[in-house]
Amino acid sequence: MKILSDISNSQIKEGNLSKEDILNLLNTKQNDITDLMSLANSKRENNIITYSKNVFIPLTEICINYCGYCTFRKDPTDSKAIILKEKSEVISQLKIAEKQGCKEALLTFGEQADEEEVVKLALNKMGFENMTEYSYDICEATLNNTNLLPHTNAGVLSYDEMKSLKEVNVSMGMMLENSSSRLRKTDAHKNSPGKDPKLRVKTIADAGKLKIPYTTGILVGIGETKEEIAESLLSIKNLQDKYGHIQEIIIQNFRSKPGIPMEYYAEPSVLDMIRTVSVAKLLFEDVSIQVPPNLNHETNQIFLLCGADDWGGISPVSKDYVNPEAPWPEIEHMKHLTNYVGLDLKERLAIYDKYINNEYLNENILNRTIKLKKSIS
Ligand SMILES: O=c1nc2n(C[C@H](O)[C@H](O)[C@H](O)CO)c3cc(O)ccc3cc-2c(=O)[nH]1
Ligand SMILES: C[C@H]1O[C@@H](n2cnc3c(N)ncnc32)[C@H](O)[C@@H]1O
Ligand code: MET
Ligand code: SF4
Repeated sequence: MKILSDISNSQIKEGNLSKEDILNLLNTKQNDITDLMSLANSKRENNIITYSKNVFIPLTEICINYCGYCTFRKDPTDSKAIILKEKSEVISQLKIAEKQGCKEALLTFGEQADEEEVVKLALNKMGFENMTEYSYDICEATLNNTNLLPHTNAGVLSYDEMKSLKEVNVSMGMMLENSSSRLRKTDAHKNSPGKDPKLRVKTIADAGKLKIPYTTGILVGIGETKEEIAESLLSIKNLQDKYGHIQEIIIQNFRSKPGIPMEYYAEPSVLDMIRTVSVAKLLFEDVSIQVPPNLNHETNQIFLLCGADDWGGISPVSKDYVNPEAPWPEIEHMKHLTNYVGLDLKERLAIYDKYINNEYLNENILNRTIKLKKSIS
């Protein structure tokens, strides 16, 4: 194949691809696609596909952004909105999750929710100044009351906020979504100041400086060009080369939902997803490539054939609040799908093995993580 053979083996081995190389690969056509897939798949280090057994805790559904693809965010006037989930409720959900074998408490919520009066009041009533103080308290309570390990995905945070949350999280994350500031003028991000790529790159870089094991990724199909996908992957690569804290990259496909501003946007085709997953695998060394199984019910297995090696969080006890219409497959079913392509399914923690050390974790969390790790291996 012409395009692939132009790229040398050592370039692929080192993930040393230029923007032009990536763009060519993202435009791969016809039979060359199977070559691209095989090449990406041949970079697989082993036959293991991982997942994390988690419980999804949306601390608040209030958010200052209005992303054109989002149904998670609720208006403060919505009587069904979670303004602030109470600590006692969180703990009881965590205990149920623990009984079901969950090891990760995934705290995902709206950005800068404390700028909204109702949230601010609810926080003050409980004795907290802001969402970060409350998140800290919830993570600490998670560690004190269960053996679950917190992973917070709260969008853009400051250096000091992350410095504080690092004490009580094994890992954190935030999708870059895309590095293009052009999207700030489009349906996807025109009402979302928090989706300014500069702020997001800074958040990911700060996490790197703080040595926080980190999850990021791109949202495919939000009106971006292939060139912007190439630039986004390179911008994550840049951060990884500098700090080395990125444990996994999520290649997430946009799913259309009734009522969102982007309802009539086309979802990415399976071929575009295949090309993007393949390129991500070729570009990165020792970083997991995650494709969420609940967003690709019919097409999951194909991503295992082009280098994906992680299914992400799968929950036996909670829904995916971001994509509530997309139930997670049963873990048994995921095992079957994985085995069927000749690979093995294995549970992992919210922190990948190479970060389980005192460079990334304080002594308390490190000891607990090591203990929990023993229980799954
Ligand atoms: O169920 C979900 N889990 C999401 N997760 C959870 C993720 O799959 C796991 O928590 C991590 O793999 C850590 O184990 C995210 C975590 C991040 O740090 C950043 C973004 C996401 C996005 C989602 C998501 O859309 N749905
Ligand atoms: C938690 C992450 O979920 C993703 N997200 C938000 N809305 C959608 C959607 N309609 N389809 C797929 N992913 C979505 C964003 O990338 C966000 O950062
Ligand atoms: N609001 C955050 C973000 O978009 C967390 C995930 S979406 C609920 O990054
Ligand atoms: S995707 Fe996250 S930042 Fe965007 S509106 Fe939804 S909750 Fe807010």
